[in-house]
Amino acid sequence: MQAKLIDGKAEAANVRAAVAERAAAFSARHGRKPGLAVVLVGNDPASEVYVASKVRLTREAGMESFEHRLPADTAQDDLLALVRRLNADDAVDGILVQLPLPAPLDAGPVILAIDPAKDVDGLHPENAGRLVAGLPGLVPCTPMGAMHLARTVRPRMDGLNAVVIGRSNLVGKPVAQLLLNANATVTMAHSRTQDLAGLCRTADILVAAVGRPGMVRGDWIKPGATVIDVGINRLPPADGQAKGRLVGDVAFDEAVAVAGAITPVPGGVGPMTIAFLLQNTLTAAERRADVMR
Ligand SMILES: Nc1nc(=O)c2c([nH]1)NC[C@@H]1CN(c3ccc(C(=O)N[C@@H](CCC(=O)O)C(=O)O)cc3)C=[N+]21
Repeated sequence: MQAKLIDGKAEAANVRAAVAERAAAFSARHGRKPGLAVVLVGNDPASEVYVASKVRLTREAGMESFEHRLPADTAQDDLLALVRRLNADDAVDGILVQLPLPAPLDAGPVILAIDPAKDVDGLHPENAGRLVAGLPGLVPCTPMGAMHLARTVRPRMDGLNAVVIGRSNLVGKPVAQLLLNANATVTMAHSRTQDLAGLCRTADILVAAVGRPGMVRGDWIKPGATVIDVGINRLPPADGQAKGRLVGDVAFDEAVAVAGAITPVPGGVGPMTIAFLLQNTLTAAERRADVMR
């Protein structure tokens, strides 16, 4: 058997097209485009690449992009002051501070300083709490993308066993919450879990979000399962190569022979993250406009 490949690039393009339509309607109605501010501190090359593609795709979706680049030695207070200015700027609907921040900057206070109504990463505790409580809020982009891809093959998740490996605030916890909201029976696994392989073999839906290249082996997968690989790991460059290969948390070549459907890396969850960042920006813009009316 060969698993169906879930095409994150194509799905992301669909989501972005829907966002572009709603963005045009927003602009016609409110006389301004939805706006996303991206803050990049320092010059980590991987972050530069992500930010560049966020800026390009934001504009392609008919939204305003505001880029703020700060030197790596920026003081914590100066970063907080920028966040407060963006909070107060009515042209800015969404604020994304690219993570990780260079040492010794502390992301915690920065996330707390972002107006929850503009927190398009969904990382502010108010939004995390809203997700758990079933209240409207902003949901982290990668979990939404992972869920969207899972739904393309499992539109109904009622009673399915879902196992999430990884318990980060950014991915593991919110993705588990979304699966629970979809009536799956959810188990969260992590580095202390006993018999992780055996647990994974119970999963109809397996979400890997640990950041360890190829950790999930083929024999951990229940035949026919839906495998969502959230890991984006860059391997060390092979001889003569400038960049290493991107691989997921799942040993793809093994898994593809067992799973029913699987997301590739690259071309899986990664592109969805940016598509839902744009969707969150639009949602934030629409809600803020409603409140201001
Ligand atoms: N505040 C914040 N929010 C984030 O959402 C955030 C962040 N900080 N810091 C870094 C991570 C990483 N991230 C990715 C987004 C898209 C791809 C993506 O599109 N990847 C392509 C491949 C890109 C390539 O070839 O390098 C793919 O998987 O097909 C990957 C990774 C968002 N992040």
